[in-house]
Amino acid sequence: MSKSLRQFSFEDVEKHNKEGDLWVVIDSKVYDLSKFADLHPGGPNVLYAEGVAGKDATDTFFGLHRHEVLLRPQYARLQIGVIEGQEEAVKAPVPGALSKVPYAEPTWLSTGYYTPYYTDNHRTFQKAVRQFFEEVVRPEAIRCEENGKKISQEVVDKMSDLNIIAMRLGPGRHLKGRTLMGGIVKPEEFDYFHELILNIELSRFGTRGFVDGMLNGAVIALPPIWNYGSPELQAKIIPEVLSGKKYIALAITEAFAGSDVSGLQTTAVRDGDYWVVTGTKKWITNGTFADYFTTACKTEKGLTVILVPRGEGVSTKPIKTAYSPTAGTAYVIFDKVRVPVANTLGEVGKGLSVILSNFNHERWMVTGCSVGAQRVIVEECLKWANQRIVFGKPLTSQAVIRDKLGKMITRIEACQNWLESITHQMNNMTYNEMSNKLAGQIGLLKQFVSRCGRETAEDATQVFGGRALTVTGMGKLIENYHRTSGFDAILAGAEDVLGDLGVRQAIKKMPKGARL
Ligand code: HEM
Repeated sequence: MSKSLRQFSFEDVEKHNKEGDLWVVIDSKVYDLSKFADLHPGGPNVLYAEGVAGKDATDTFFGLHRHEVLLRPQYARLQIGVIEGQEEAVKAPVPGALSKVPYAEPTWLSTGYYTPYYTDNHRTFQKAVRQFFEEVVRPEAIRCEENGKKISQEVVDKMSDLNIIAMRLGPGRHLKGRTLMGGIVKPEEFDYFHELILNIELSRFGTRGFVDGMLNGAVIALPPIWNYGSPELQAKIIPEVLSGKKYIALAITEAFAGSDVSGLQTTAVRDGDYWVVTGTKKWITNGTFADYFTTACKTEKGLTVILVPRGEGVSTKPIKTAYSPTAGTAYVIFDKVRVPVANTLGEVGKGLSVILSNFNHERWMVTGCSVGAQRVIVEECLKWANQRIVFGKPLTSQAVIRDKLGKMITRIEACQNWLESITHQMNNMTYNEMSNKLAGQIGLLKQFVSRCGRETAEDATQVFGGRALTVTGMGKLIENYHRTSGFDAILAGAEDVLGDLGVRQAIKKMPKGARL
């Protein structure tokens, strides 16, 4: 390490400016690139250019690379010293730290601003969650997003040690007796703002497929079991899933029917103490690795939800989507699967209410994830527009770019503020009140957030140009977001259908005597 602390002057560096003897300065650090030049992914020639070889190439470097390049161990060791009297301006990110870039954090986390919703406990919780996600989950997210594999058991185990899977299902009796986030929040104090923090924090890595791969299946498929399953079924399935030992998926959608749930074709026919389930399901998140499927079936008496364990007659095939296979998106085939009648969730023929019972929570969860991802894009654009030099000036000197930034900021602030307002309502309402008063609002919110997300993805792509089209490099988060932001407009209910739901609910509630 003492080697890296050697002090040089610019005159010292300047002498090393040719092939075989090449030094450059980046952000006060001196790098010896003599041997690396031929291995440089951008080619050797660019490094021998005037203004680079033997010079301070800081601005040039940051116009072409993310800072993280310098932090990778194989490149960090190219540093041989520092320029005397200078200090680095770009610091390595500290896991858990808040960004100082304006609008990179929600108002409640920005220095000098106030909040009516969040307490000190939420702050402590947020800090611990971000630190854990950045230290433990981010490396896994990046690995899985690339190789398409499912989240490793090791990371799942670490998440369940902190009871993250349980907390992602929201406040409720399933948290009773659990130590949440190492004891930071008591189960009875855990509220929807804690859950919102989790949803926002887990979607900050620019790895959209992994967000769903992070056991989103449990968030949507387990509630029907604790709300409608028999005590025996609950006692077996809930601990297995919340401890991350077994995986579960919600199997409603088919190629035949999506938002029109009544058109489903998977059937369940009674045979003594068993259902015989036959049919197919499509786009089933976590389906490729799920052990259980909370499945909507047509029966003689109408729609019925049945928990189908993976076993004889159940097969799953991965579906290629625009996001990573790490989400486990599956085509599921049920071929005369025999399932005990005891696995019925709710009453036979009342499946629609079982399905609908969790929709509000799922849609609210998707908006939180979308807001988390969208805000990171705003930060990326602000940083890039500030550091990118065009025509000798920063990109921010262009009015058209400032206009795009203004619109992005407006959208993310509007999304977050409406989301927090609804979250506050959820914290103060009973389940029935929420169903009655918030279904329409959440539908409209989700439509608004996902539309904003796509507009921001488009604007960000224009700001980053060609860099937004490559999976690696400076615009990699923009590329991922642009490719996947449309998912938020479809998952948990298509955006147009949800917007319409919101309006229909409002019309239903119009006072009889309302006249101009
Ligand atoms: C410590 C010094 C450097 C290291 C470790 C390094 C490393 C890399 C890496 C890993 C890439 C692949 C793209 C990425 O991951 O972002 C890259 C691309 C590139 N580098 Fe460097 N680089 C260094 C210095 C420089 C300098 C001083 C220049 C000055 C011109 C330069 C010019 C380029 C160019 C033009 C590309 C291609 C960019 C693109 O495809 O968008 N590099 N470099």
